[in-house]
Amino acid sequence: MWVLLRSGYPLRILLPLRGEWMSRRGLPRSLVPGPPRRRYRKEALPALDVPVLPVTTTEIRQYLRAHGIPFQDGHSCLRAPSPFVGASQLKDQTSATTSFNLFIDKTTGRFLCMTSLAEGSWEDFQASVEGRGDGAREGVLLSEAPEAEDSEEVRRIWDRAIPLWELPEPEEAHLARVMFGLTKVTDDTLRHFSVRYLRPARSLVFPWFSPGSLRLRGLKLLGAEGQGDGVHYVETTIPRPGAYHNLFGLPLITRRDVEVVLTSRELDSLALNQSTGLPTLALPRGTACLPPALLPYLEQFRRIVLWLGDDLRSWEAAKLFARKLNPKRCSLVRPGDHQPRPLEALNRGLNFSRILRTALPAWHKSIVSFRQLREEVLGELSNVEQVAGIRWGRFPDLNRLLKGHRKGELTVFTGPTGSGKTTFISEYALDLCTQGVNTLWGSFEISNVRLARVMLTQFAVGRLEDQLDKYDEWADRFEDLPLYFMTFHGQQSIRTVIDTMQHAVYVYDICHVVIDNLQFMMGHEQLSTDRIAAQDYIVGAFRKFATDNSCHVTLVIHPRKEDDDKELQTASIFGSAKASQEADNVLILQDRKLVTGPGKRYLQVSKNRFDGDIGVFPLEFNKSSLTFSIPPKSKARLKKIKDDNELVAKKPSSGKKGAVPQNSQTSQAPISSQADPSKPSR
Ligand SMILES: Nc1ncnc2c1ncn2[C@@H]1O[C@H](COP(=O)(O)OP(=O)(O)OP(=O)(O)O)[C@@H](O)[C@H]1O
Repeated sequence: MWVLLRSGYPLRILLPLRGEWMSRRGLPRSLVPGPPRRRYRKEALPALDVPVLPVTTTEIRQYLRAHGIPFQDGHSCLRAPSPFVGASQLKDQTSATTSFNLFIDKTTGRFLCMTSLAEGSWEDFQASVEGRGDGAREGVLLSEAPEAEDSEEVRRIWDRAIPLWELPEPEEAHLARVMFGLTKVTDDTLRHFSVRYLRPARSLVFPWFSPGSLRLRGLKLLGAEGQGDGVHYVETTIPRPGAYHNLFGLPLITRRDVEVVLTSRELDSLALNQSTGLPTLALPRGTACLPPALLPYLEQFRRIVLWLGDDLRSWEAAKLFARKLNPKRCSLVRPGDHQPRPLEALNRGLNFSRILRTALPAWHKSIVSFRQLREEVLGELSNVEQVAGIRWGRFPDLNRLLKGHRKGELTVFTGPTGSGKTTFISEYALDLCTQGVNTLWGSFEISNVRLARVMLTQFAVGRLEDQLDKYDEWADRFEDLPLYFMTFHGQQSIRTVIDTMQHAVYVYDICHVVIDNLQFMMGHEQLSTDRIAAQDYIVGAFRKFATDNSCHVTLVIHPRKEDDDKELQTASIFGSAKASQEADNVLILQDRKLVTGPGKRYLQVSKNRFDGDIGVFPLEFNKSSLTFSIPPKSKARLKKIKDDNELVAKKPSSGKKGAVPQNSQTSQAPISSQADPSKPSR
């Protein structure tokens, strides 16, 4: 287990939940396409008290030079001769493949030897070079085969699946093609990519072959369900998504290929390759993430075109992935009416060469003219819904006010001590995470185990204590969420926290960071002026991080000490006005138990930079599920604040008067008047 902890990043810092808390499945499996990877392992190090500093490319270069190791500068990796290749492997290989076959990630220092498949952290590499530890130079390679039950299942499914053209009933074959939009994809293309069909599950089966050996390593099943007029696709992978790292199409890439088109779906790769003959690869988890472990496999390409899909999310993902791949070699196909995803382009008979020719270079100069921005602005104007961000499933009132959760914003959240801030923010973040928002938690006050317990209870919407037999079922589903935790506890320096966040963005494509709470980065300054200056600095650092990384940061800040019977307002946030000025959104958990009895809370949106709508809505706490989502029958209503002295009650669907008492404080808050949005939230 320690290998996972050490190799990802300095121990204690980043820890996927599955590693820390529920390792029912044991060691994580291979992280890259190809044969089972081996982790370079030596004696486990004791936990470090001081986190190791992240390494920079300059330091890696200096180290290699100092130790006389030749290297080549690649796009996202440095390439060096591998110390992990045994004499026999050297003999078997040509010199071209064995020299410089060690790929060192320029951002993290992690290495992968393409010949022996040894991999490890930058510290592992240094230990090996310096001959430290238990015979480190020879390298003990830990072979990591897929779990036996997975291998068996993969084999069983694969053997039962048949090529589409071998289906006995022509009608069934036709229906399958229609369901998957494959009417124009030829048998030759399906054969070329070894795609099969599993009749009992009515699913396409995409294989994951190890490059070279063509050993079956895993599978992706794609099912199609009719939904109204459209079709809803359901993906299942073996192994589970966190360990499924198949760059679909990799065995078809040759050493001579210098260009590739990356797609987010296997079906798109089929369409693209058929129409253009170009090498193409599909990302294992679509637009959700680009794991750095895949980067060595993309090093050979001088040009990469990212054609990920037809919505704003795909466009944002393409821009983020290009940063990792090195924007200088990347071009992006911008979604648009005449540039849908490749499968649709094939079905509509569009000109692929034209679309690829007009792909935009990802490399941006520091200064741009409106001419370069006009298409982007048009994209935003014609996709208003998508620009508003991801909508909460559990908090429709929050959607009505904030419209959604957007990348690159800073949300400041406050509320009285013990009012349920952590509990609420946990559900608010979980809601987004279940919709595919890759989330990193920094819980400095309560332990990750306790936090995860709260979250799991909210996820299951009920007490798990009473249904322990269901624990594994829920835990398995929870484990598949893109959720990560920093392992910090207590006071931390802001530098270390930001470095960790930066690392997480690179490695896990994090787009939402929750920090609970800011007071844990303030050090031990005694004087109130020092504390305020420290807080301003920290808020500024988070603001910059959110903008630079296109990542949403939700920051919990304690309020100033105020009278218990007074409600909080924006100015009640601890420190100077900097926090509320820098924030895009300010949320306040109002605790009005004195008025309404225990358990009653209100959420107030007191700043909304996106469109200015502010207001307050009730939250009903459910003690068994630890959730705040409003029960459907609640009569309480959202109140929009129209102007400084007035609360505008939004009509509930029942048409009855709401139960929210007049909020004396909200009327004092500095608020702007906004029209009521006519659009209902989903
Ligand atoms: N509306 C509520 N009514 C009653 N109990 C609640 C409510 N909300 C949360 N709780 C419970 O109160 C306790 C404290 O909640 P939580 O830790 O979320 O508060 P907090 O505001 O984050 O605290 P702190 O100010 O210490 O950071 C938890 O046990 C939680 O289950």
